[in-house]
Amino acid sequence: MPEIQKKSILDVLKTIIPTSQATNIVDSGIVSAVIIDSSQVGIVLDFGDTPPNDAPALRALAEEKAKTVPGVTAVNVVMSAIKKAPTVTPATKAPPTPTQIPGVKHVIAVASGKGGVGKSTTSINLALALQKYGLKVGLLDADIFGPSVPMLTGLTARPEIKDKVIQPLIAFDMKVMSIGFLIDVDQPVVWRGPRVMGATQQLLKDVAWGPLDVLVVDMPPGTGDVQLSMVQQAVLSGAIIVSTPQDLALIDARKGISMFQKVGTPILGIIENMSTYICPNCGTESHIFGHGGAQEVARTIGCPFLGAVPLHISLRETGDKGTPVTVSDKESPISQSYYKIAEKIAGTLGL
Ligand SMILES: Nc1ncnc2c1ncn2[C@@H]1O[C@H](COP(=O)(O)OP(=O)(O)OP(=O)(O)O)[C@@H](O)[C@H]1O
Repeated sequence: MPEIQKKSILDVLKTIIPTSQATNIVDSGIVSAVIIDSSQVGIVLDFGDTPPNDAPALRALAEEKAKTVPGVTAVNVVMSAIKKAPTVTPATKAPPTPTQIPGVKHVIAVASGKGGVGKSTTSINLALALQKYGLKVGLLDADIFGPSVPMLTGLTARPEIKDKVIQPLIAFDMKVMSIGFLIDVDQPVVWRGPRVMGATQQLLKDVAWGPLDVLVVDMPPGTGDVQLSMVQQAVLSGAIIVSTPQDLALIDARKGISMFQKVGTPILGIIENMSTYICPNCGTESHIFGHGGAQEVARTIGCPFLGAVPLHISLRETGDKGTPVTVSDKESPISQSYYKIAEKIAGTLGL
């Protein structure tokens, strides 16, 4: 089998030019990493703070092109995007007073400093893993700038409103709510200030959530005012930080942790996502994005390390199809890694 050269991969990727740009995805810096492991190729596309509309098409094209290089047997393309939330001008100077959500015992926020690290994938699988232990769980997609839960659940229906209360949709026997069920997901959300606050408040407080043991909140990426005000609206039992092993993501993860610490929210722990690459063909493990960085951050700041989730194509495929891995392949090692993390969280919450 011919040895695959990084240059050969970059050459085919150079033929891809986004519709919004004159430069190809390599020269414009969108291709932020190419990792070759024997005949497997991993590609990271970083779209910066404004992912173009054709980002998913570019990912598919990158996968297609890389597969044409002789010797390549599998390609995994991961998109990473830092979606900077707009700066918020608070409606009032005083921060909102956190309140309990009626009928909900625990609210936990799943956050990341950097976008695209797998926060939504982690949120849904974690919620489903908690449900496996017999808990009543809900999932709130609070990422109002890029809601993922409609795709991750395959749901497109509009929620009903009864007596001015929004009825959550049901996916996999779990209550789910997302701004994506209320607006057209293809249209970018350009809300500012008070409107953002209003939307997040509505998703937390005007939805018939109860009775629930745990409400898992998939937070918007980043550590700006929007995120801060969100965590100030509801009483949180704790926050979980998701990070990939790369240094850049870990630096942002630290920012996320300090944001929660600032408002006194306990850090339930850190999860390292895309930790070990498991070859879909032979099952061989390799650490293409590094390994153990999140564990080290957890050790240095003295918070629990909850576990690692491997980089595996099935996580992306099942997510894209609306059948998360903890539903479609309950006994797989990847699902097991979520169950172990869920067990630790349930233990910490005393459930
Ligand atoms: N462990 C993994 N292995 C392979 N692919 C993964 C893994 N985790 C997430 N992905 C894929 O990476 C992409 C980004 O994941 P996801 O949408 O969960 O991230 P996010 O942090 O919520 O992103 P955003 O900042 O856009 O909200 C998705 O295509 C997802 O399927």
